[in-house]
Amino acid sequence: MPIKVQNELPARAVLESENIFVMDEDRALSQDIRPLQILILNLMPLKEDTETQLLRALSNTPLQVDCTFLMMSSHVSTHTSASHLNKFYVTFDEVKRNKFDGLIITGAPVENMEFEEVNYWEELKTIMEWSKTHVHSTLHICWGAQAGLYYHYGIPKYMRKSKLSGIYRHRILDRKVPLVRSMDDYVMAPHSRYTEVRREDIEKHPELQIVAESDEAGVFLVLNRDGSQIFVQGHPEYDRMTLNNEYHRDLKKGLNPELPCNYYENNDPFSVPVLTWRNLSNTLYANWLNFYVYQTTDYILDAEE
Ligand SMILES: CC(=O)SCCNC(=O)CCNC(=O)[C@H](O)C(C)(C)COP(=O)(O)OP(=O)(O)OC[C@H]1O[C@@H](n2cnc3c(N)ncnc32)[C@H](O)[C@@H]1OP(=O)(O)O
Ligand SMILES: N[C@@H](CCO)C(=O)O
Repeated sequence: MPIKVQNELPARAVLESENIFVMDEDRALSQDIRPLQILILNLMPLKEDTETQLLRALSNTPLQVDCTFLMMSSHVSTHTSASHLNKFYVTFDEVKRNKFDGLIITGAPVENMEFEEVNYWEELKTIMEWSKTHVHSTLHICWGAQAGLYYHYGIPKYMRKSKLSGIYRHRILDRKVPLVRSMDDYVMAPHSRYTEVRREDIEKHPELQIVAESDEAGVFLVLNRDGSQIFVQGHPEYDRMTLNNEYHRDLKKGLNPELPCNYYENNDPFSVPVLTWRNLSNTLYANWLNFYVYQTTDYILDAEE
């Protein structure tokens, strides 16, 4: 959150040069405050787990965040009950005339298909197009990030030789960018995927900037120049046990999965995994909400007639 200080206080210049967010008196006096409207397009099959994970990540600021869950009307969920969806979710038709401060598009276990084979691809394209005029900043997670980079920029995804699974170390490439403000030089984050997007394809788009990457896991955080689109290749929101559940699920299926990297103490898959990424997750979501949503969104969100 911003620190408010007198305009002439010498510490202000020092903090600003360190990229700490300082708000001057004039801005503090004129800033209007209201709850943020965040729409969450939940494409994950275990929707209730993802709801908890995302709400946890969004709850770590003093801001009021009003969350609406969105589902696809072109897809019938088999792992989440219709009664849950009917009670807690809306369809795009119900919200398309509204504007939102933020939109989150989650991951989905459809990365081994072509985008066009995903049964809700046309509806997702409509939502991604709509987001350009109705959402102040959209944060895309994992497959959602691959889908967004493909739809908006034509950037392809590639199959990896083997599944990437574990907690990987990433370098922050430009600490002046508000998305990574106050993070350490290296941050740990979970990945769990068979596919990747590549630096060389992203670099063909000068409007995109990579702000964190990893030797093993590749590109991690990408955003466009005005911060209206943020792409997170990984799952900072995952719980302590999520990778464990995926690993044991695949083991039971006879898929012979590799142990998630840097995850279990002494690589013992029956130990309780060590949580090493919660701090990164909290900082990432707090930075998104603060710098890309709250500080820059309009006070009045006009709905269409
Ligand atoms: C790259 C990333 O974004 S990673 C994020 C994905 N991670 C996860 O989903 C982790 C949790 N998921 C899981 O553990 C497993 O997917 C399970 C246990 C829920 C289901 O596994 P299975 O029964 O083997 O897979 P199944 O064939 O039923 O498909 C699972 C999901 O894939 C998606 N899916 C599969 N085929 C399609 C398709 N043609 N079009 C759209 N979605 C599809 C659906 O979301 C489906 O779940 P849903 O019907 O409840 O929405
Ligand atoms: N995170 C996913 C990868 C599949 O897209 C899983 O292991 O379920």
